[in-house]
Amino acid sequence: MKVTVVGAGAVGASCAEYIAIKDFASEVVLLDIKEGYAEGKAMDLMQTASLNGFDTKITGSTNDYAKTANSNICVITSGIPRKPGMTREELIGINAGIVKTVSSNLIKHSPDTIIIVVSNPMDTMTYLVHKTTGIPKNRIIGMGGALDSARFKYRLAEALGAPISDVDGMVIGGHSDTGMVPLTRLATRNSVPVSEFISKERLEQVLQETKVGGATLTGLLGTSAWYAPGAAVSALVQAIACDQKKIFPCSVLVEGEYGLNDLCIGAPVVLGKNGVESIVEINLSADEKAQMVASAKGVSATNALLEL
Ligand SMILES: NC(=O)C1=CN([C@@H]2O[C@H](COP(=O)(O)OP(=O)(O)OC[C@H]3O[C@@H](n4cnc5c(N)ncnc54)[C@H](O)[C@@H]3O)[C@@H](O)[C@H]2O)C=CC1
Ligand SMILES: O=C([O-])CC(=O)C(=O)O
Repeated sequence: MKVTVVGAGAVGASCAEYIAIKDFASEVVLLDIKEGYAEGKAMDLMQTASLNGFDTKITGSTNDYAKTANSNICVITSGIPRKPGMTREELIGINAGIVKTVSSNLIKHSPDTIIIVVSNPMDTMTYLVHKTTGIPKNRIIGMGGALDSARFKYRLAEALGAPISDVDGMVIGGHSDTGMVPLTRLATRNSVPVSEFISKERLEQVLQETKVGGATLTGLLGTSAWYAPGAAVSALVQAIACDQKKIFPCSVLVEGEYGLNDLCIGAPVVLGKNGVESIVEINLSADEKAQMVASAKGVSATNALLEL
């Protein structure tokens, strides 16, 4: 199993590190445009192998896509992150050009690859990859919901005073400060609805904290987060590489699912060796449906800014 990660910055390196530590891939290629940067990160990570006990071989490449040839999975993290006070959507101007060039180069050397898009605004960047590469929709996956759901579980556990492993919950919809749809109605503590433990008001607070999870960290760090994003990407890569058939909310092309068309947006999907094995349509309440429609409107408005 060969995995390429484009962008050896904060998220790309964290993602490569988690993939290596989980030790399911034979090879990870890190690629960056900055001279020597990916090679340096790869060497540093390889020097953790004997300490962390993995055999995954990590190599670096300065923009030489020949080194990525025949990758089974390619992750795109190249592009600029936001600064405090910015929205993810404001990154479109620079990141669209980067994602378009990178995805085209990847496909040239790995025509059968599955692409995981991370660069922001992620739903729109995922749509851009659809529009410009023409590869089948099951092989293009945007990472956002897996991260947002991890943050949701963190906030739920905090509110419940419970261990995170006791909590389950999912966030669908667009990966934006206003577009996320945390499914509080379906969240549970050890299969008991969380509403049995905490008030409606506290649950509403959890929902709001979840939606601005990325912005909160950006405010604290001065740039956006990388540990949880890297871990979320590695979980998707592992589900595909190991054909786990696990459900994750991912940004996928919807063609009628949830009553939506012609955009990529977060929905629960089964991930396996073919990438998106299926989109899972859960029964949403009228309010959740309305939130999905509003979220889709926001994503489509950003998509309209693309020069396709
Ligand atoms: N979807 C999600 O949940 C998340 C998305 N992000 C997004 O991921 C992206 C990366 O974030 P960070 O790693 O923090 O940024 P970073 O600045 O640390 O790393 C980005 C890397 O991309 C490289 N790069 C730029 N243009 C390139 C090109 N044409 N080819 C190859 N490499 C290129 C840069 O040299 C840099 O090393 C941002 O757009 C950020 O908003 C970050 C966290 C979560
Ligand atoms: O907040 C950002 O800009 C980066 C990101 O998507 C996240 O951490 O959720």
